Amino acid sequence: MATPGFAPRPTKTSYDVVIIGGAIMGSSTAWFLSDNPDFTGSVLVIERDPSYSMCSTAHTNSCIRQQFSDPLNVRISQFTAEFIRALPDRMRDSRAPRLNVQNYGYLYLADNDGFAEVLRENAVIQRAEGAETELLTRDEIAERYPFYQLDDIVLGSINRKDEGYWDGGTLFEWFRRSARDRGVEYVANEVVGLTRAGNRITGVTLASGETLACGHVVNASGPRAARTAAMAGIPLPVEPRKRFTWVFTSEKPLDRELPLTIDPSGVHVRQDGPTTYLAGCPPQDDHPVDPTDFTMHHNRWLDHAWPIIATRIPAFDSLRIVTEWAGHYAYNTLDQNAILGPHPEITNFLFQNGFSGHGLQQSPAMGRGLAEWLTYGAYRSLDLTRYGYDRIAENRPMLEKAVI
Ligand SMILES: NCCCC(=O)O
Repeated sequence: MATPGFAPRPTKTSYDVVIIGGAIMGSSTAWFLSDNPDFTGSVLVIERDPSYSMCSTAHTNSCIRQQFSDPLNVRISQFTAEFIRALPDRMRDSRAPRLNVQNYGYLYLADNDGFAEVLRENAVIQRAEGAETELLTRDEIAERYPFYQLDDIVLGSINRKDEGYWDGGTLFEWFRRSARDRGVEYVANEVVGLTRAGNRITGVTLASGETLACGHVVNASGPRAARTAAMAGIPLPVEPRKRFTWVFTSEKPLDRELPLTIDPSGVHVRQDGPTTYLAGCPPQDDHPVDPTDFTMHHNRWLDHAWPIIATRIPAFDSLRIVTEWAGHYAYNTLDQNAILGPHPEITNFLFQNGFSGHGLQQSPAMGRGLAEWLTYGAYRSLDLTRYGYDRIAENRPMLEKAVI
């Protein structure tokens, strides 16, 4: 399916919906709007970086899990798994591939009774939603995965149903291509100003000089979301936070698939290819960074991540880095959960922000939800009201205990 590049300028001066940010979140909302026969409006997506080299979507670890502490987050990931399996039907296009989850599971390791209790509580919540979470003693982990060193571990938690790796990049391609095929307009431009008249956003000003009239504006600006919100005079506690990823091969590949293992240190490592593995962790000082700063901290691998991984999995004492990168979380400093839906007063300004590292796996449900709200003025499939901005304004966290 060949699609042309993005034009720099929009074809019209007024749109029903203007989406600021054309990575996976903005593209999901655009696609679900384009897929709904009840929505008959015009949609413009404005993407400042059509190469997508700087967006969070391009730096993802592309994982999906049901091991969350909030039942709504569990249900959202379940929808993603259903959606990607049925992608050709959903896209109504036989060229779209079925995307299965590579179900090696996430294995959370607890090295103290407090965290073990959190895992037990989370397992109850997840199972109530249909997840197949299993709690494993140290001996049970050792029996299934003899390659771990587990002296300090008191409990593990794993789920192998719709949990592991999935191909988020392909879903992104299809959201974008299919939305464009159905008439959504994408432009390579940047929003530099929003005009507010009372409790409405009335204009969107582009770097190229035009000001467009708009019915609704969706902030899907990823790690730059606070800058976009500030143009409307809205404070938003979302900041770019760096996250490192390393892909490596081992001299001694494991004899079975490695789950996405969350070490108690916070370092995670998983199977990537047949004999390659992927690890990740935050910087030593986890603070906001400039959205153009993608520099690696090489000592973080040598002095931190690798020693931890090689202690947990002794076979990884001899390995070779294949590639590495730094990406950005759109980090919600209040509660590391999504901020979604209309601003309580400026109701034509919608948030799709703050996903804090689990956005890719939430993109289908979040796009569907916003498209429903834009079409009907309410969520229909899954009530996403709890992600609303009210809790931000009231400083009332929606705590998700399982953030990686
Ligand atoms: N960003 C890597 C972790 C993905 C997750 O939160 O499941």
